[in-house]
Amino acid sequence: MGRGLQPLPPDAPHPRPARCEGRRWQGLGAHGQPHLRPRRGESGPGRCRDGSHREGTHPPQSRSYLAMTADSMDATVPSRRPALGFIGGGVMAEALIGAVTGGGLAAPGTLLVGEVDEERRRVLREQYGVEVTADNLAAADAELVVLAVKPQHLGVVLQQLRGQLREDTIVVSIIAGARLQTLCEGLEHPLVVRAMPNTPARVRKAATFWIPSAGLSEPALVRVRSLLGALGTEVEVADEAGVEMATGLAGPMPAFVYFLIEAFIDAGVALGLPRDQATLATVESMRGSLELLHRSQESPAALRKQVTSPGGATLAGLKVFESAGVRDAMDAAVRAVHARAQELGRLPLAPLEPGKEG
Ligand SMILES: NC(=O)C1=CN([C@@H]2O[C@H](COP(=O)(O)OP(=O)(O)OC[C@H]3O[C@@H](n4cnc5c(N)ncnc54)[C@H](OP(=O)(O)O)[C@@H]3O)[C@@H](O)[C@H]2O)C=CC1
Ligand SMILES: O=C(O)[C@@H]1CCC=N1
Repeated sequence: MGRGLQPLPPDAPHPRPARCEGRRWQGLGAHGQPHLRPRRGESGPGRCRDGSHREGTHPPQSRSYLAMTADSMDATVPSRRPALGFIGGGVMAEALIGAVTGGGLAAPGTLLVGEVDEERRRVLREQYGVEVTADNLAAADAELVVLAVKPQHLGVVLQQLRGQLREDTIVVSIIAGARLQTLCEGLEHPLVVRAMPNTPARVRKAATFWIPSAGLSEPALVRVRSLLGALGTEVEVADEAGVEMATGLAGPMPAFVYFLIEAFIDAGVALGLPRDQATLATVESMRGSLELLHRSQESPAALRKQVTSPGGATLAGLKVFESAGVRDAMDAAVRAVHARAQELGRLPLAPLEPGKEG
């Protein structure tokens, strides 16, 4: 069996999971099997695509897939190839590492994190027990490699990794704005996924939108779904614009929500509530409202109307939002994130001078 992974029993019944639910880890690949680096060009590489033809449906978990997973995990020959590598060990990498290792889905020792900052390497090693390195090429030797540097550092990383990846390595980029074509061409590698998760991955409640390049085989897609499903809910979209739109909405949503929470707490304090009570009133009411929305079949608008008695108190507050143009401001904020992410995706890929990151 693989190193610390939890394969499904080969003959267990497997109801097809709902399309967007988090999935049980299915393993990242052939852990434990000896790996010889295939010569480039030995098997036909896929091609980068502009992202238009793959339908966003999950294939049924067929018997043949399960057999493939079980076979690959039953191998007993130890290997030093990491199952999962990270290029960049910051906020998002940490969220992914926590999600993957925290649920016991992958042994920390199967992860290798490439990170420039020595202090970050120390923190990740001590808190998660993962292997760390300053050598990105070592981390990029993993079966599945997550690119988790800021967009401003993508150029350096592409320079380092170009033409260096094993032929079967799957690359998952979570870098805002970085297009599949840029990644495939920059890495000279066809097996690339573009994904946009968010920080609730830390508690396995992320909403991740993703799209693969055309080069990925079905078994490779299964591995990607397993990884992204371990973060929370994952949605494979039909074209790359879907990931870009999700970058405007889902990516920043935690920041938008915390901004609202901060403002409502301050409003409660301004009314005269002690800060702890204002915090509780805001956070527990938000949590309860989301839970109600989640469990009921009713729309947000219907649930809002149930609170808003005609001529009552809530209406007075909502009128303030409408007259202040809050809806328009939210629309503009989402558009601004979307536009900025695309701008980041057009940054020159050469290393930038310090202070010129914009
Ligand atoms: N934060 C979020 O909510 C989300 C972020 N993203 C995307 O995820 C990516 C990472 O974001 P985030 O985790 O917030 O950023 P962080 O800055 O926290 O993490 C990036 C890490 O990579 C390190 N790093 C920089 N250059 C290199 C290099 N050449 N090799 C290895 N490591 C390097 C950085 O070190 P140093 O700090 O010393 O530069 C830093 O520790 C971004 O592209 C972002 O667009 C996607 C979804 C949500
Ligand atoms: O602010 C950023 O650039 C990233 C993208 C989505 C969330 N954070």
